Order: sequence, then C-alpha cells, then structure tokens
Amino acid sequence: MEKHLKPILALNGTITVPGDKSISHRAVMFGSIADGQTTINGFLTGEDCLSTISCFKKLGVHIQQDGEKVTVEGKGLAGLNPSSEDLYVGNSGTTIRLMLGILANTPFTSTLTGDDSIAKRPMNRVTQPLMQMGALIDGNDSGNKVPLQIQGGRTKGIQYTSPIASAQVKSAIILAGLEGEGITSVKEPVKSRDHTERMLEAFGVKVENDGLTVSVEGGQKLTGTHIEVPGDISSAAFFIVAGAIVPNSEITLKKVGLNPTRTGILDVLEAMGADVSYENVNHDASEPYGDLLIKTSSLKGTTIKGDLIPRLIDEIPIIALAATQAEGQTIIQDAHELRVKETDRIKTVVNELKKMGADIEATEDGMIINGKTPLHGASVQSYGDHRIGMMLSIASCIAEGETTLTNSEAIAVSYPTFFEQLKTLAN
Ligand SMILES: O=C(O)C1=C[C@@H](OP(=O)(O)O)[C@@H](O)[C@H](O)C1
Ligand SMILES: C=C(OP(=O)(O)O)C(=O)O
Repeated sequence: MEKHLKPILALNGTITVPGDKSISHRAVMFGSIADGQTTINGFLTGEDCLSTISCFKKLGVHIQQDGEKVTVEGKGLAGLNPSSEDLYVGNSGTTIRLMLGILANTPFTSTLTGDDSIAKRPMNRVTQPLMQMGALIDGNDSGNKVPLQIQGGRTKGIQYTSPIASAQVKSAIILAGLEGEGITSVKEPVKSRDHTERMLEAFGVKVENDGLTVSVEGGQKLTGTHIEVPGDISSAAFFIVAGAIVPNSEITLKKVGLNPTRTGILDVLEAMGADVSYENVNHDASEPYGDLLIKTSSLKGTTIKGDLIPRLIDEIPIIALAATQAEGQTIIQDAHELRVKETDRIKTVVNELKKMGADIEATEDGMIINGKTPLHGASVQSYGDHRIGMMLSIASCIAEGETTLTNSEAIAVSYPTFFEQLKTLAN
C-alpha cells in the first residue's frame, strides 16, 4: 500500500496507545502453558501478537479473542498437542524465539516458519543453547534459519552466558528451563527487558534475579491469572518524538508502560532537552505505567551507547529522526543488533532519511547524525519494517512537501491504529 503524507502544522490532544507487544505475546504464551484460565486486558491486536494466538491455537489451546480482551484456557505444558500444520509466526521474532523455548519440552515435533524477513533472521542464538539443553532442532543453515523443526523432550538445566543482551534469548532459555531438570540460569552482558521475569512471578513461578543473571528451578508450574497490559512505550515513542519536533504541539499519551528496562528513550530525550513530564504514575503495578505529556522542544545532540542500548533498541529509528532535528551531533554506537531486526535498521534508517535531506551516516554498529537539518518530502519505503514505516510517517509531518511511503501496511505488525491516532492528534 502507498500512502501520500502531507506536512502537519501542530499535534494536539490525548491518545491511549495500544497495548505492549512484548507483554501481549508473553500473556498468551504463559497463559497457554499455565494450569487454568488466564484473562488479558489491553492485548495488542497487532499482527505479531495475532500470530502468537494463531500458533497456540494450532497447538490445541482454546483462546478467545475479542478485541483487546483475551481469554486463554491453559491446561499446562502437557496440554499442548502436536499441530498438523506448520506453526507460522509471520513477521514476529518474539513469537518464534520464545515458542522454541516452550517447544523444547513438548514430546512431539513442530515445524516453525515465517515471512521473508523472519527467513533472514538468525535463530542459532536460541537453537544452540536449546540443543545444549537437550532439544533436537534442525533447519536451514544448520538450525539457524526457518523452517525449523523442533522435537522436544525433557531438557536439562544449563548455566548459560549469553554473548548478546537479548530478552528473546533469555526468555527462550528460561522457558525451556522451567519445564526441565535442575536449575537454569542466563547471564547477559547488559540487562535486557525483564517482562518474562515479572510475568512469570505473576503466574506463581519463583524467579531469582541476581544482577545480570536470571535463574529458575525446573519443575515449577504456572497458574492462570489476570494480566493487564499497559500501553507500548515503543509505539508511544513515535508520538513522543512527534510531539517534540512538530511545531506548536502539546500532547498527552495515557497509560504508557514505564518498565525501567524499556524507558531508555525517555532518558535520551531528557538529555536532548525535550519537554516531557509525567502524571498518574503507578510504580507499584507488576508493570509500571503512567501518562506522558510532551510539548514542542528545542533539541540538542547526544551520545547513545553501552547499557542504554537494550533499553531503547526498538526506538533507535525514531530517535535517529529526533537527532536530525537536534542542534549538533548525535552518535549512536554499540547497536549492532539493529542489523538483525525486521530489516537491517542501520541501513534502512540511513537510506530513507538521506532521501529526505538528513545528514546521517551509518557506522558498523550505529550511526552519526548532524543537525539540525530541514527535511523535504521524498519517495520512501518501509522495506516491510513497521518501525521504519512509522518513523518515516512522523518524518513526513515536518518535511516540506509531500512524502510517498510504500509498504505502509507493515505498520499493522505492531500499531494497527497508527494513522487513525496520528489523525486524531493532527486535527
Ligand atoms: O523479548 C521481546 O519481547 C523483544 C526483545 C527485543 O529483541 P531481542 O531479544 O532480539 O533484543 C526487541 O527488539 C523485540 O522487539 C521484542
Ligand atoms: C524487533 C522487533 O520485534 P520482533 O523481534 O518480535 O520481530 C520490533 O518490534 O521492533
């Protein structure tokens, strides 16, 4: 689909961004392997999370979805049945990697496939440790690429030191360890998002957290519960930046998830001088949340690296756009992981923003952006990557002239109501 996007003079008003994608996936997955019913409110109806529902339905779990309300009838891990069809994960890295962890203990074979983007993404980061734990996995490129076949059994715990900070890797191993024998621990070089740890506790599982190491003892059962999903800060990020860079703007984003392992973008925008304030913050919820108020701001360049990177990894495309509107230089480094997301996000961000007039260069593990630069309309594309599509749509708001965005349909992967909400704020 092609969208013709015009500049916007101001953004004003209040929206509630849709539910958090990471939390929505986990609520369905953990509910599916728990004993008893799980109810979910605020579920994200984006394509990625619908892929998770579809896969667990194929494994025989009764799941009823009515918009943002979902009911999962869990019968424990032993309640999963072999699927007669391949488990198709669409565009979702989280679905395939976390499911591999769960399927490592099912006594049957499953085949997992996905779209063209998933076909390029590395899976050995999870298949290797899961094979060490005892799962039998085969697939393209020695089990690195889909289609993957996994034959589960009873896994043995491992003490795994992950070379990368990845919540998908950590979660897959912890999920496999939960049903396995003995203790399983994962040590990360830098802490990644901790939704799995928090939610497992809500399902009655004991999780040990010791700095960069997370451990569980095998043989623990999950008990169905209620999960309230806060708004996705990774979706809010597009409007946080839009509010800061579109002139004459003042917007409120309600009930945005504020888990500290996800709020790197707020720290960066503060360092850049953005006018962001908070209201109605609930720090006590299992997943903290609050309202964000953003006003048009004068931004300055900054450096983003090290421990901050996993706390804002999915927000780097939109932070790069903010940096084009900041005075001075912004340097992003240690973000090599961007090269293995839905697209190579270093390449796609730099290519497309250059077409709109940005002064931006790729480095091996990040980018260097010089601002402030006026942007102009251009013919750009998402390359099928939802976050690139949304970043370019926000860029079009401040560009002179019309922007044509191709493959805009990719945005429905994480934010099906994105254009509607943009329109609400633009009126
Ligand atoms: O666990 C999760 O829900 C996610 C973890 C991150 O990926 P990595 O684990 O590959 O860093 C993130 O980029 C992705 O959007 C969602
Ligand atoms: C990287 C992302 O998701 P996933 O890895 O689940 O495809 C994302 O949503 O930006």
